[in-house]
Amino acid sequence: MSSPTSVSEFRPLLDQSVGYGVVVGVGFFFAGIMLCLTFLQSRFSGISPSHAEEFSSASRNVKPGLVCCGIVSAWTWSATLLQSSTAAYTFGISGPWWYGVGGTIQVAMFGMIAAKVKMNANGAHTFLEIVKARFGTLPHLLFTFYGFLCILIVSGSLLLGGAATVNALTGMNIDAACMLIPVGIAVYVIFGGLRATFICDWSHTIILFTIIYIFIFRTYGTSPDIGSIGRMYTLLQQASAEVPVVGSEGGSYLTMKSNQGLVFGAATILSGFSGVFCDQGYWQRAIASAPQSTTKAYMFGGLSWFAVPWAFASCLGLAARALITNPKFPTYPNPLSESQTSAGLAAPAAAAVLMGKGGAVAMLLVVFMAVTSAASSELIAVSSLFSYDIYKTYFRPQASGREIVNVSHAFICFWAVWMGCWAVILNKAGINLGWLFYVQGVVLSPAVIPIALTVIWSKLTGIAVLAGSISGAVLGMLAWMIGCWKIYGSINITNLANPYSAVCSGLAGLLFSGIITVAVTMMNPADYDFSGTRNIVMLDETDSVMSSSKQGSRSPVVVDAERNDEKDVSDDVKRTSVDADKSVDLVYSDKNVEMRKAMRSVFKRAAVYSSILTAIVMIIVPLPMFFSHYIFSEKFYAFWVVCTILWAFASGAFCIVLPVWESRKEMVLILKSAYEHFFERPDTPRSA
Ligand SMILES: NC(N)=O
Repeated sequence: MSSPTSVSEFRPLLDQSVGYGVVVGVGFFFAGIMLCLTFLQSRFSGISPSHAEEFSSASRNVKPGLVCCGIVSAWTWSATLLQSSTAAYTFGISGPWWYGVGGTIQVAMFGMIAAKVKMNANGAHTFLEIVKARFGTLPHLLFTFYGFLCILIVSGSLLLGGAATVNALTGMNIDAACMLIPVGIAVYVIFGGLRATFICDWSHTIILFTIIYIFIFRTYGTSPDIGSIGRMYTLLQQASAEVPVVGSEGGSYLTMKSNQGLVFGAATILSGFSGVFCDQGYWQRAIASAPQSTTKAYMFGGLSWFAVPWAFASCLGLAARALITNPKFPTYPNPLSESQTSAGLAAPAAAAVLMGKGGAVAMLLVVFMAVTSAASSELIAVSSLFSYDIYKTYFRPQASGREIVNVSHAFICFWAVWMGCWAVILNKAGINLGWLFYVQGVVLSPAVIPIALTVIWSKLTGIAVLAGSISGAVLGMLAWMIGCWKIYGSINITNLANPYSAVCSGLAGLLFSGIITVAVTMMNPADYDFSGTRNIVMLDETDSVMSSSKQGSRSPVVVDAERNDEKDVSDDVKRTSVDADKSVDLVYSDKNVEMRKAMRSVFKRAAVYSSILTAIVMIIVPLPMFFSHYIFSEKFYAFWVVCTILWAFASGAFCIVLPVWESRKEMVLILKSAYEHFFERPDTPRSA
């Protein structure tokens, strides 16, 4: 790796006003669109986010295409674009691959959890409710801590990545960007609830993939600075000769035999497990899905998301490395400094060289979209944790659905301000995107296995969950400090977030927590039948959109259109009482038992598919290339790039087209009702 002696400032290509325009203007533009859509939906479909179930769970009937799109969008953080490009810039083609692996397999595996959630806790709003129902207060408090910690880390990482990019490209003040970015997001999340974040995810995904395609075409097609796959290959060979990669075969950027790449892969996989399993956002999407399609959505979501870091960083991250000696490079004649690299500025630098101001604007937009959709998911997630797991659980057990929605709104406002302040604090402390990326796996991995087993394993005990998580955390911390000291010579802020330190800790935390949880359980196993978790009640059944008693007041057109979906959900759990503070008798219909049987086979399918996917992307493709020390020939590099492009096109088409196709009836009906309402005179006879 290069060790530059002199550092140049990253020259902003755009005016500060563009930065403010994007952060405030685009933020509020999207907020406005979401408000209109939410109004149309509430007015003409009867689905209103003022109902607690709709606000936090989208009435549990979201279709797989939209859930898949939501997963891609929520899992596309600023780090997905920036950190993956940093990896490509630093150690070559293995970086984007390992970044993709480190996010895809967890999402696919979460499909198993999603099936179990539908089977064993279909009334839950948060994963913490499941923990509370099964193990009581102490484990609930412990995982509440982990749940908030995860969202805190993700919020900081999103804003730091976004703000650093806006600052580099426009010169906008980083603190101002940190504080302003969440404002517009909070507005539409408050008004639209979880369903608005799904709709927003879809529109953001269109922009995300469109901009990825633009960068791909420019880089490999029309750019005078690169313009073809062959030219990129030549530039990367030159870069390998001038600034060889430490630990790579022949110092090359064009090989999977990269020790740094492999360790980065391990750190990313660990970080990815904690980022998915401890984040309420993913549980919330599992809860929001229609039961039969939840696992499908996670499988397709994982596969589609893989294209984002792989294609984007293979293009822009490597382009940044290829273009370092180009006079248009923003830090020319120097490469990016270590702190600029760690802040994720490789991709913005490449965009600036390849497309000038247009590239800078495109980069700004794509990062802003990533931050917005992921942050909206985090806001709705954190508000659910607060309202259901703190407010309702410990302060107001009899809180009504309306009250829960109000508390959620207030907490979203609070968190939007707090996440801005938190990012400013981190920035002032010298902590950046790269640091948070590595430390995420360190602090959260001890919770991953105990949380996953809570919905899967009937023998698990509360004491095992506590023992596993706490001792895993202690051993993980010890491994972090010892590993950092032994490998890097001293313990300091920088060394603690170096990849080897992060892997020592993340691996120790994950494995020890798992081993101890299983061992303690086996000493005195439980035989839990999940009746407690199945009895978790939905709120506001009386005014829920799923309540059959209320359907008469809803727009008949959408009730018709949704009838098929509601079959899955409303037959699922029928309650004899709606009062949340009383015990609730559940009447399990035959259909319910059948549904659980079906979900059992869905779980098994998810286990098989995710294992096959993991074997392919983690072992079968990369490891033979690693162990054979293969350096890509020009032909093989061209094949590799074409694969990234095809995968990106397939994912984009899937995420953009499928949600529209599967909701076509509802959209036509809402538009028809809106047309009749606004443009037909009151005495005009309504069509049947
Ligand atoms: N979402 C991630 N890991 O980029």
